Amino acid sequence: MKKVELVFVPSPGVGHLASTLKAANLLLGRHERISITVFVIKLSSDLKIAKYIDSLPTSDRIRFIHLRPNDDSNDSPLTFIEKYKPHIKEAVSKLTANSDSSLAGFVLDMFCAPVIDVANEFGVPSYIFYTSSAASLGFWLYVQFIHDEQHVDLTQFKDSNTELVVPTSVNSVPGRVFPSSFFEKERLVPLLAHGRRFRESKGIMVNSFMELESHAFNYFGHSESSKTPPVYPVGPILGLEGDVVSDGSIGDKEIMKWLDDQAPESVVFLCFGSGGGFPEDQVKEIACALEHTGYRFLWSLRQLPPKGKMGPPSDYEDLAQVLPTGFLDRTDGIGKIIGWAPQTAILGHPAIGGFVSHCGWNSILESLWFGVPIATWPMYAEQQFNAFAMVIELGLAVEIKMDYKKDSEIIVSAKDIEKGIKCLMEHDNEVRMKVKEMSENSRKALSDGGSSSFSLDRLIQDIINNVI
Ligand SMILES: O=c1ccn([C@@H]2O[C@H](COP(=O)(O)OP(=O)(O)O[C@H]3O[C@H](CO)[C@@H](O)[C@H](O)[C@H]3O)[C@@H](O)[C@H]2O)c(=O)[nH]1
Repeated sequence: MKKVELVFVPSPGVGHLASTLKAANLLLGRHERISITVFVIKLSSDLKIAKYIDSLPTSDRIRFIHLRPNDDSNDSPLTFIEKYKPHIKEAVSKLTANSDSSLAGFVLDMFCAPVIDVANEFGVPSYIFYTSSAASLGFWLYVQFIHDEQHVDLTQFKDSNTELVVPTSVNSVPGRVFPSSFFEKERLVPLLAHGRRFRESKGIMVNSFMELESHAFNYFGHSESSKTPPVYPVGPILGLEGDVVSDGSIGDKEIMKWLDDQAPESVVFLCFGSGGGFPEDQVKEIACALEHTGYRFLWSLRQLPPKGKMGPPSDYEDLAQVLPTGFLDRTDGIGKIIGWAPQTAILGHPAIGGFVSHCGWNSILESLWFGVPIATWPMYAEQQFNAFAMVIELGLAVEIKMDYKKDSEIIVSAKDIEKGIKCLMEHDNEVRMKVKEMSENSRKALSDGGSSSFSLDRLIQDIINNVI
């Protein structure tokens, strides 16, 4: 039987790249006729990811084509892909000319949706790989719909409690948890354009699962009302063995050894994703809160790039410069401050009792997988919306903040942080029980007979049918 070739185009950020590559491997593992070519884009601004990309193993069924790096310093994640389209087209032409397999389609990261144009030129369908929640996909599509069809002015929702009834959310969504990009003209235009492109795809794979987001998935299931292509829950897809871009270094081993010495569920873990960082005043408030709670803590504390500069946060050279005087001595043995964290290994350690998180979707899936409750502290992108979903819609998290925005001048007080952490670390509270239940569901979803497993088989059948 003829082989079936898929082209994958992930976005370069770790929150997108790792799960997309995992999704590729998942498809390979489920059907022996599929082989995959992945186009990888290495951003020179993120050395960790560049190293991770270099370490990706190829096989006769998955190979990586490195796209020529462009000057990425000022690129927006929403528009960067445009300039790669000609390279992708050229490479796919070569690929199809020299291959005995049939091109069955493109699988495009949500921010790479414009590559649908290239797939169209080859006459094959595109699928979107959506790396966040089904509810946020529903929100995005709905906002695009009311903007285009009903000419709704979105600025009325900016930083407000004005609520929007969104069919994929149970509760109406307050403006203050909308992704702020919806209020910035230069970002709104590509966001809306992406939403329109999603509708052109043959299917949308979502890194989530039915038991977690039944309301949103059920809505999508009634395609007449939602006018979207089929939406496939295929998650949770996690970079578990990866610790995705951690390197098993001595530092990582030391962290795990420190955790081994702590009592079960006694440590609060703080980590804010690939782009998280705080101004110094805020760092001090967090430190004071941690000291006051008396809980043991493991804190991934990273430094924002200097004002006006883009790029990922970096490790502090001298922590004492940024922390309150004497903090490191007073908390010696009680807490540990680290840079980039081996996050999944940490969340999987029995000593972790709670997770203060920026609510990136991968972090949410990882914490649910390990049954660790979250206290929400979103920063940017759709994280405020995710925090709202976790606290209000699903009852799976407690709130420190739901509407914090990274670039705002707002400082969250030590008192509020302390209150949130205490609530998070309470034993046997309702949220913790619900998280443990959801953990079991998340482990079942991709196992044999599980909801995502079933949905993945439907998707694969659809892909295979493309070449029959
Ligand atoms: O110190 C760290 C920080 C992060 N991670 C890992 O990096 C990934 C981070 O992903 P995520 O939690 O989703 O956060 P972001 O990197 O911020 O992800 C981007 O992509 C997500 C998926 O679309 C969105 O939900 C976010 O808003 C967006 O910022 C996770 O696997 C973490 O385990 C580490 O291992 N160590």
